[in-house]
Amino acid sequence: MKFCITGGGTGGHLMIAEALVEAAAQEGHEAVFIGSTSGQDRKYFESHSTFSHVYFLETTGVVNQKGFAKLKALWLILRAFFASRKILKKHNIQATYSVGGFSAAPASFASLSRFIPLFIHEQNAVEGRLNSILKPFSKRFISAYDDKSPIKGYPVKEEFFKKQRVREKIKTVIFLGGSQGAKAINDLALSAAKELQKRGIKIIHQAGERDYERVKKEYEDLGVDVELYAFTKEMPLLMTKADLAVSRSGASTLWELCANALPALFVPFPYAASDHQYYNAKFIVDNGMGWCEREGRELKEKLIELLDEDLQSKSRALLEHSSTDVAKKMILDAYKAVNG
Ligand SMILES: CC(=O)N[C@H]1[C@@H](OP(=O)(O)OP(=O)(O)OC[C@H]2O[C@@H](n3ccc(=O)[nH]c3=O)[C@H](O)[C@@H]2O)O[C@H](CO)[C@@H](O)[C@@H]1O
Repeated sequence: MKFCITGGGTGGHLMIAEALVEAAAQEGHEAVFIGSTSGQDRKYFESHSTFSHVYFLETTGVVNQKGFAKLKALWLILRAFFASRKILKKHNIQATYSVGGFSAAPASFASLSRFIPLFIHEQNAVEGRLNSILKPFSKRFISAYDDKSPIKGYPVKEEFFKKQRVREKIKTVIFLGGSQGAKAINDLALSAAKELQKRGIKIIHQAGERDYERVKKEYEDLGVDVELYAFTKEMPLLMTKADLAVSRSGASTLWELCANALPALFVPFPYAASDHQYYNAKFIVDNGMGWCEREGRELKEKLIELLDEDLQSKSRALLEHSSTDVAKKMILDAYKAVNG
């Protein structure tokens, strides 16, 4: 079968596109990608990917634009809509999977205009603007936060499941700032470092490129040993070594922690669109799988308090909630929906 996978902008969206194309290829299907010249779409798929063809159309976000810029953004989307219609026809596409983000707009609308079934994956607990508009017209709307979603779980790389284990006692804490690093989490780690050292707890810390040198120097000044990274490619291994995480609640990181059964104290990025990082974390808290505290609260006190908490029940709840092969299930489901 021939799929079109569309959407992108940030790594969070593009990682889902990547998981889907790999699952499609494993099941013997072909997929083309339609993304945008803006955002990270090109960086991910232009030079190397499992897609048979990749297209980057000139589009920009519409939501935060005003006046002439908004008109221009709409005009670009309209142009890209017609270009997408041609691409869908040329490749004889039978189903389109949108992973959201503004770059999904042209191919999603083009699919609907050609009566090609549209499938949508939503990454966050708060629906993105485009996803909300398209939801009523979609064949499936997949969301890990929605009980009614026909497929449960989130497409997470296999390594995170392979290395999962139930946590009991805190011997190591990992601090995670998301792909960019987070100053609030770095400051929290530094403020708690001495106390953690006193209790014999090891620290792993991903500080982000921007703040790395400052954080490194402050640990040196404190005389605390730490396994420090700006950015790491060893996330599954590092998560496995840890017994508690302190983390931003971007969707990918949050579900990787879930797959790994590593309980976390989430400190959401306060400026995420519609505060979605808070609602992502709230889902975990409401299901008894972790903790969440807003930036600016007494974060250090909260963390110290957690060091004596029961990890096992949270870790087991995460384990029960995690589900494997989600991308494969999404592709199989789309195949069945189209072919009956
Ligand atoms: C600031 C913001 O709005 N971020 C959004 C963005 O997340 P963004 O893509 O920035 O963050 P995510 O947590 O979703 O993903 C980060 C990814 O980078 C990996 N990683 C990170 C650091 C590192 O050193 N090594 C490494 O491999 C993590 O394992 C994870 O897979 O899109 C997500 C999906 O729509 C949203 O949920 C996030 O809220």
